Amino acid sequence: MLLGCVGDDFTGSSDLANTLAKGGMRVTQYTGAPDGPAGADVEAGVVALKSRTLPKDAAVRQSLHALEWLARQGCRQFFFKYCSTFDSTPEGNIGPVAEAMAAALDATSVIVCPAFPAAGRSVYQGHLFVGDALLSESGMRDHPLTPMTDSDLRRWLARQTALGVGHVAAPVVARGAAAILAALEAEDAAGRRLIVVDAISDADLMAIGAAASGLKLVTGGSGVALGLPENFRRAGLLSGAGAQWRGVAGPAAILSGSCSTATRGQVAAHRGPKLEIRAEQVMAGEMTGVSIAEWALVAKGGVPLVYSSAEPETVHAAQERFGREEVAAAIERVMGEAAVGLVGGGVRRLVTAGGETSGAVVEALGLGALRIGPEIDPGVPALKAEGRDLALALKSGNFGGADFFARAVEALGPRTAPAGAP
Ligand SMILES: Nc1ncnc2c1ncn2[C@@H]1O[C@H](COP(=O)(O)OP(=O)(O)OP(=O)(O)O)[C@@H](O)[C@H]1O
Ligand SMILES: O=C(O)[C@@H](O)C(=O)CO
Repeated sequence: MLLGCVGDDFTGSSDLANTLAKGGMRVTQYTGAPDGPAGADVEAGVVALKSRTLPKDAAVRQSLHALEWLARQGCRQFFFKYCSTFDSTPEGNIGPVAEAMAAALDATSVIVCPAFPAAGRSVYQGHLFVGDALLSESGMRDHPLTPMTDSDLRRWLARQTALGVGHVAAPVVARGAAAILAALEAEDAAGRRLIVVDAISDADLMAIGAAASGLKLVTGGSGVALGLPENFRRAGLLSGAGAQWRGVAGPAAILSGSCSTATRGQVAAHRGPKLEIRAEQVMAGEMTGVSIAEWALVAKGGVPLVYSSAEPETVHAAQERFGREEVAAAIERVMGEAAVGLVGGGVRRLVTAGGETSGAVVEALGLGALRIGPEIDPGVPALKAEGRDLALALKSGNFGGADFFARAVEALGPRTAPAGAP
């Protein structure tokens, strides 16, 4: 393994895995650090954690455990993947985890770059934009768990870490890899180890990737990984053999616990049977994983969609009444149980929306390694669970076009196996 990645959620991990696979690396995504060694053909390993909203000590502990496993697989470089909208609270977990990983690796000049222009996220003057809006004026200000109320990444990160926070500005990035590396080293030498780097285009990200070729640790969204496969290719380290991927035939279902703007649009656009699960019903035990799976397994007229996705006012009201963590955990548990019921009932193609939701589902299903397949929409690949007859798409909250669900279901495989198929 050449590149070892730790992702702070499951959809984000598959977003990164997708970028690396498109860059020509053989990539596997793991649910937490495995007990045994990785397959010999894996060139990039992404250990997916559900650590984005954990208490920071637990997030650091899990991330270091994953890092140790990746180091044992022989990785030469390491990547900490967080959200392109920098999802975190003033306490963490991006700063504390980046700081701990840098210390463990003795890494200097640590890039901090959530930019993902293909999904509308850019970093300019140290500020994060979503489309043409500042992060704090985008839908992210209403996120159920990590409301983002400050767009200045330097200021937000400085609240989370004792390390100095630096900045490499757009004009330097435009001058290319050598200028970027020199600026990173100058920032580190001045005591600013975590360095926010501006990026507004894929060309910027490619240059930053080239500058990072000798750095031990890179942190960011999937965008800043765009240029990394090329470094390994140039060094003659990639096999060049694309990974084999095959979908799975069988019934499909969709579970959506994301309340992000894009997901709510996709829920509205879905043509097929829909079941809304409301927070009060879950908290009262009236809606359970079993009852949801029973509904979906007999639903007629298309692919069933189960969703708790709701408008910010509805989410706030539920949080006031039941507590933010409590209601989130209860909905995630029900989604996980529903997934177990659905797969037990024959579902073979499963689409989930939301990082926390996807983590709950993948953990409840006990899935180990996921093979990366073709891209469905920017940042969302088709996945196949190794050793299981199950294909998945784990969609980040704000990713995907309005008709994402229909196209995802199709990308995972056919409703029935073609005649003569094994
Ligand atoms: N109706 C609701 N009321 C309160 N909380 C909800 C409701 N529906 C979902 N949630 C919780 O909100 C959280 C949504 O986070 P999740 O990571 O799944 O989606 P997201 O943040 O949109 O996706 P991503 O992290 O990929 O951007 C989950 O913990 C979920 O359980
Ligand atoms: O970077 C992103 O936006 C996504 O991969 C993600 O992490 C959302 O959970």
